[in-house]
Amino acid sequence: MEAGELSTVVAVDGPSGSGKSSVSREVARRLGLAYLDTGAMYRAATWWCLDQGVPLGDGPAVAAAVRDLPLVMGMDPAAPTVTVGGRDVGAAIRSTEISSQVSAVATNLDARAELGRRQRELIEAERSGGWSGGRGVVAEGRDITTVVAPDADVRVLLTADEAARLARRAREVHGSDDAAAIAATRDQVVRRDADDSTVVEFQVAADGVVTVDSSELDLEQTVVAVLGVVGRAGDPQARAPR
Ligand SMILES: Nc1ncnc2c1ncn2[C@@H]1O[C@H](COP(=O)(O)OP(=O)(O)O)[C@@H](O)[C@H]1O
Ligand SMILES: Nc1ccn([C@H]2C[C@H](O)[C@@H](COP(=O)(O)OP(=O)(O)O)O2)c(=O)n1
Repeated sequence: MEAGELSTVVAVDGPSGSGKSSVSREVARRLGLAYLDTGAMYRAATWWCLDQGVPLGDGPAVAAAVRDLPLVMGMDPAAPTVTVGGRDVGAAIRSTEISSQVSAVATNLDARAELGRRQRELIEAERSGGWSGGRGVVAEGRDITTVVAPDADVRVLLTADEAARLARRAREVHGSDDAAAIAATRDQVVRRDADDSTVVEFQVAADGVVTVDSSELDLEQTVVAVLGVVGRAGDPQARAPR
C-alpha cells in the first residue's frame, strides 16, 4: 500500500460569505482531518506587509515580502492558529483594515505562486503525517479545487446567492442584517470578490467539482451536505485509484 493512500484531501472553494471557513472547519473536525484556511494565509501576508511598512501598491516589494513571510499555520480544526514571526495574528488578520486591503496580495501573481507552493506543501504533509497523522486535510479558499489541489479526493464549490452572503457577513461583523449593515458590508463581499475574480475563477465549478448551494441551508445542513459529498467520494466504488 502506498503512503498516503488512505488519506483524504477535501478541497473547498467559493465566494466570500458562502460558509467556506465555518463549514470546512466543522467537516474537518468531524472527520478528524486537519483544517487549512488559505484565506488566512493571504490575510497574514497582508498583515506582514503592513507591519513591515511595505506599500501594498508596490507589486515587486509585496512579492519579496511574501517570500520572506515567517508564517506558521496551526491546522487543528478545534483551534486553528496563524502565527507570523512568533506573533499570534489570528485576531488581527480579521480586522476591516486587512479585509479591505487583502486583494492587493491576492491579485499579486508572484505572491499567489509563493503562497500556493506553501499550501501544496502543507496539504502533502497531511497525506503522510502532519497534524492529522496522515488522515488528511480539508483545505478551503478560492483556487484549491483548480490550482492548488486539483487532484484532491473531494472537490466542492460552496456557493450562496449574494443576498444570503451579504446578510451572513453583516450579522457576523455588525451584529445585524438591516439595510445599513448590509451597505457597510458590501465592500468586503461584493467589491472584494469582483477584484479577486480577475485572477482566479471561483464562481463557476470546474469539471469534476461538486457544487453545494447553501443559500437555503443553515450551517448544520450545509455541513451535512458537504459530508455527503465526502462520503460518496469515500465509496471505493466511486473513488478512482490514486
Ligand atoms: N449555511 C449557512 N447558513 C447560515 N449562516 C451561515 C452558513 N454558513 C456560514 N454561515 C455564517 O456566515 C458567516 C460567514 O461564514 P464563513 O464561514 O466565514 O464564510 P466564508 O469563509 O465563505 O467567507 C459566519 O458567521 C457563519 O457562521
Ligand atoms: N486560495 C485563496 C484564498 C483566499 N484568497 C483571497 C480572497 C480574499 O480576498 C482573501 C481572504 O480570504 P478569506 O477566505 O479569508 O476571505 P473571506 O472574508 O472569508 O471571504 O484572500 C485567494 O485569493 N485565494
